Amino acid sequence: LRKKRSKTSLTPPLRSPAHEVRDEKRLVLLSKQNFLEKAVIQENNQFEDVQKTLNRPVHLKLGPKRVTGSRQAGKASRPDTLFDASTDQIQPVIFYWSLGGSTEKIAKDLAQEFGSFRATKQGVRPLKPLLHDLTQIDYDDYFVTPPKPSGSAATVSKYFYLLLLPTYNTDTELSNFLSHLSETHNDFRIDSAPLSGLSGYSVFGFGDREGWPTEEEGFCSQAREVDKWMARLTGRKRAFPFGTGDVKGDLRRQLQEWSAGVEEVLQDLAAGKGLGEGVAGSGDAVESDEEEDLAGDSDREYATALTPSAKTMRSNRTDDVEDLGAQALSNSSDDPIDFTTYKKRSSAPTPAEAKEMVPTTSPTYTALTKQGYTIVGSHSGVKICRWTKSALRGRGSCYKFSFYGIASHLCMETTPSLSCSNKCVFCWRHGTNPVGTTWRWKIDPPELIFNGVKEGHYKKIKMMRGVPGVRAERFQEAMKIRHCALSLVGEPIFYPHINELLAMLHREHISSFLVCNAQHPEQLAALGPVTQLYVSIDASNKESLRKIDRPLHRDFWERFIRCLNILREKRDTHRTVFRLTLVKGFNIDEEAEGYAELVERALPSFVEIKGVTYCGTSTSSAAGLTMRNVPFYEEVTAFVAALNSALKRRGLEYGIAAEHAHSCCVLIADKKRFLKTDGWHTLIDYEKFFECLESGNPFGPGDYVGAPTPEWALWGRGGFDPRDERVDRKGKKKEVYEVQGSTEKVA
Ligand SMILES: Cc1cc2nc3c(=O)[nH]c(=O)nc-3n(C[C@H](O)[C@H](O)[C@H](O)COP(=O)(O)O)c2cc1C
Ligand code: SF4
Repeated sequence: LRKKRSKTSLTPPLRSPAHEVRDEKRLVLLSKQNFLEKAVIQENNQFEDVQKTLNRPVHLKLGPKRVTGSRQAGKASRPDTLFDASTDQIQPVIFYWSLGGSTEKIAKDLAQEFGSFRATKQGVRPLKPLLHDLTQIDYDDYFVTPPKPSGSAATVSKYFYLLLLPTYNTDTELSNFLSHLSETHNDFRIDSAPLSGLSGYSVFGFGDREGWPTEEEGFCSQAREVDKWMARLTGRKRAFPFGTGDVKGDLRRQLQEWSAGVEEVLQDLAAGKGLGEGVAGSGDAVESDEEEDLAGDSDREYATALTPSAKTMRSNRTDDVEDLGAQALSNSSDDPIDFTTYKKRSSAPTPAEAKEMVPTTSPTYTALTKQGYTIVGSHSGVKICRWTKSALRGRGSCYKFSFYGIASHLCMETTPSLSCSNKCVFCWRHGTNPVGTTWRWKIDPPELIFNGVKEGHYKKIKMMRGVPGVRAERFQEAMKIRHCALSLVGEPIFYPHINELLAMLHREHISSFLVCNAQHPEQLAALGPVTQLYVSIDASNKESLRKIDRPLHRDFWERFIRCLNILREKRDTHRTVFRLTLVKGFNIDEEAEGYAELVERALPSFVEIKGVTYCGTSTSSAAGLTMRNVPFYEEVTAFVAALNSALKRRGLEYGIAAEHAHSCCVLIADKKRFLKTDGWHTLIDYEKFFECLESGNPFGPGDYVGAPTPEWALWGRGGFDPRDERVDRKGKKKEVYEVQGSTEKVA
């Protein structure tokens, strides 16, 4: 039956579906027998084929055939785009469109520039780019399916699209191009991601901020649209963030940064490194604020993911006496337990005996990595906070930008100790993090931690490059860490080599904000230089502190007071901060006087007051914490006013300096040091800090006071940087998630 045969008239001609129906009706009218006979006469050896044809089901419905269909979500095919660096090559294709000619010139220059790619270490480089004017090509050749990979059997070229586009708010060819992209995506006959065979794409838009100052007013709007359609058509292959340039402003610099980033990606692809993991949802068809939830709110992921894993952990983890004790503590009683009193050790453990704090096989490790932490070594962690992601997308930095000039996309949040000696009711991580009163684990060297956390941080930043809205220039800037928040989870001061770790950060001119829980006076006393030193002040009296922090140390109050005394001793060498986290029903009512007394004792440079964030974990619920314990911003400001008056009554020269209403946070500052004739100076001069440090001479907080606090951050002005875009989260309780990245007691 398989032998060569001639074509028979039984093969229906390729015509429209309507014709097909008519043919079938005609066939029915023929006698099956007659037809078979004819066929047998025509070609005997096709007997079986013919019979099959005749027996196939026939549509009896009269009238034209209706073709119906709908796209099935998530069914976009993913052609094999595996890249074998030993045989395959990357072929960049630059598409441009230009009316006035400026984009055309830039596209040609870029093609020249990319023509001389540097070879990678392995000696591979992308091919010389092809250049196409969108008006000169047939869209179907490039934007319905990618061109077939060219080259011989031995080498295959994989395409990478670069699109350089201006925007015109009038009807132009560009509008047709946009319609083409949208129609291709919405045509159910075509796979919704027909360009997923590309190795990647990136778009750069040219616009004029003089006429169209903001995104909302149309700055680069058409290029932005193209970027979104390409994300859908390629099935999340945005290889580098969408870039924009203002033709009457910073065009050169922006373009240069974008092309440098694109070149790097092309080199990576050519070397077979691929586009990296990417964040779930990056470049996804869901191009709306929902996407922020997909890509952005790690803190919420954390809160929701916590419950089951915490449960698993509790049921599984029976090897740790202190944890068992802590469970008893959190389950039944509020009484603090000092495990050191019965956990007898004849001698200090030798390194060989010491366990790993978070072994890779432990449920804690699984729970933390699931929540987005990168565990470094055996006791350190790094994670990018929601504000870092927000700043990358131009949606605002955390309050530390308003108060101290820290841009969140330049900030790394990490901890060298995932373990802590408290079980604070509002801590949204416990249930997963280990607890202990003494360091009894294997100690990782500071170099390992330093290199590991940087690597983990950069990897996470790189994962953001395909996320819609990420600004190219911020993405580039983020590839150099400038600040480090030693907080995240656990107690950083617990790590025995904390001073060495701090020195490593400073050597690379990374500033340090270290947060401790006022339970480790010896370590606090021995602490070396830090750009800003925080102590969490979660209550103003012993009883309240016991209830809220649920400390493991029996002598927690004495430790707390000793830490405050040490802080006072350090006030001339360190820029010190009290961190107050207000929990309604726990530590606000009637406590302003008590806090004022603590301020008088330690005389910190600043007092930061924040409303707690409710994270909805089982542990916080067990501690009796509900949404009702989250104060409204008005309640926070009322407390701040009360505390300010209490400080005044004591003759202490403090004043309310700044606020970040977005994160429910207010800053009280020492007037003598930070209020100058031209107003508040709460910002930090980071370069000056490093100069002081490197001089080897003693220095104090007065030596690196920065520029005046920006107008918009001052008390009464709200504190949101007007250059950033405020995002409205429709229908969601505004403060709950928005403050999470920075509300944590230790951030
Ligand atoms: C009629 C007209 C409409 C424009 N509309 C927009 C606009 O909506 N948004 C924008 O960002 N730029 C707009 N621009 C600025 C152009 O995008 C910008 O000048 C671009 O560089 C022109 O590129 P070309 O010379 O390659 O055509 C407009 C310019 C003109 C002349
Ligand atoms: S919330 Fe903390 S980690 Fe995040 S940007 Fe602000 S300071 Fe850095």
